[in-house]
Amino acid sequence: MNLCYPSKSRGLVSLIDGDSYHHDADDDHKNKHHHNHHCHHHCHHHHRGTLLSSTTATQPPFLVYPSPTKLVNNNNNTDGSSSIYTTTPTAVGDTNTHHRSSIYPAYLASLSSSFSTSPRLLSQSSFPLADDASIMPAPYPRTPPPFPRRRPHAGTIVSPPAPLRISSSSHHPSSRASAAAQEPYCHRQHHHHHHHHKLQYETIGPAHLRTYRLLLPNDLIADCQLDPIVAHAEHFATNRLLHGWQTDLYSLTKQDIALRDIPGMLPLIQPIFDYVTQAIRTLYGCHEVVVDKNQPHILKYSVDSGHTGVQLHHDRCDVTANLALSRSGDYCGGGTYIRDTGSIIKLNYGECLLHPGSLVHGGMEVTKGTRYLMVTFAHLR
Ligand SMILES: O=C(O)CCC(=O)C(=O)O
Ligand SMILES: [Fe+2]
Repeated sequence: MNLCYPSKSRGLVSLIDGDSYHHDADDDHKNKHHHNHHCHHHCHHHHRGTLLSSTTATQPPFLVYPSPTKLVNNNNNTDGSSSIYTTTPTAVGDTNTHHRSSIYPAYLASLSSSFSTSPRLLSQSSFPLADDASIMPAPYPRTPPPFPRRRPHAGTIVSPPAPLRISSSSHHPSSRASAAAQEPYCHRQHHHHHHHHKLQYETIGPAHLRTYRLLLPNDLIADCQLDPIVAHAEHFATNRLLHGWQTDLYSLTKQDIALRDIPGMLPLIQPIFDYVTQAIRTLYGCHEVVVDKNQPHILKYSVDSGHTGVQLHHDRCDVTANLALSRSGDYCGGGTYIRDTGSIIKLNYGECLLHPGSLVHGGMEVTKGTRYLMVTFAHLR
């Protein structure tokens, strides 16, 4: 298999090294404790008794926050568990700092938080899976499916900020994105009819890699329904961000915007996000999906910007969902290379790649045009 970036690749260890980054640990602690304490109670209050309408009692159809006691900085856990990170935020104290938009101060306060992963994710058990290349409904798992072991990390990558619930029923509380980022969404998630659909997906590579191409139902993607997501993001980057797409939200992918920072975006992404998280619960057999406030985010590669791909790395999350917002005719090259499957996965508009964050992967270089993705780094509970 020819790697995409033979000359750029510096090896996995250097690519996941994030030691250079700085933060104010005290502020982080205060912020996330406040957020999660508040939301923990709020959500329990509103969600109890509402679970059975859309799925089973063991698969609550909403995101939850881990309890505040789990939200400690534990990069060097003594209990054998791993800290969870997503991708690498760029060093805050380095020369890239001035590229950061003034609407992103909340990043700085949230960069260091992390929380423990569930040890049960590392256990192995059997679970029926689709054959390669076949599209079939997902079985609902009775037991947790096997999950690839997370590799030992060489260094700190990422920093998940406080987990977030996104709700379609909530209004964006403020046009000021930094204010919005301080207020977690804790409202009830809609139970919509997609929960009754059977998942349409195919398995990519050997079953144990737990890598899937998920097809979103037509009513979520027909009539160019994903295009306004890109249009809103482009408008926001052009008119609201000092340095446009050069956000450096994540150091490797570089041109990313947290979708919740974009006014008017939540109603557009909520049904899609709900569907994807439900699919993750089903395919990976977890009860809850937890995401931080930068999820989902939009990622842009373009020849014009010079940011055309991303080198081999892994994401410090349990599952990465990578949804194509572009049509395959919009660009040349591109696709996600996953080392262990030996394949480059090129998604069609509205298809979503799901893979364990631990799998080494990269974004193939776009050689013409522009490629947009909606990426979600998900933690399973
Ligand atoms: O470009 C891709 O397909 C992969 C993106 C990715 O790996 C990431 O956002 O972490
Ligand atoms: Fe990635």
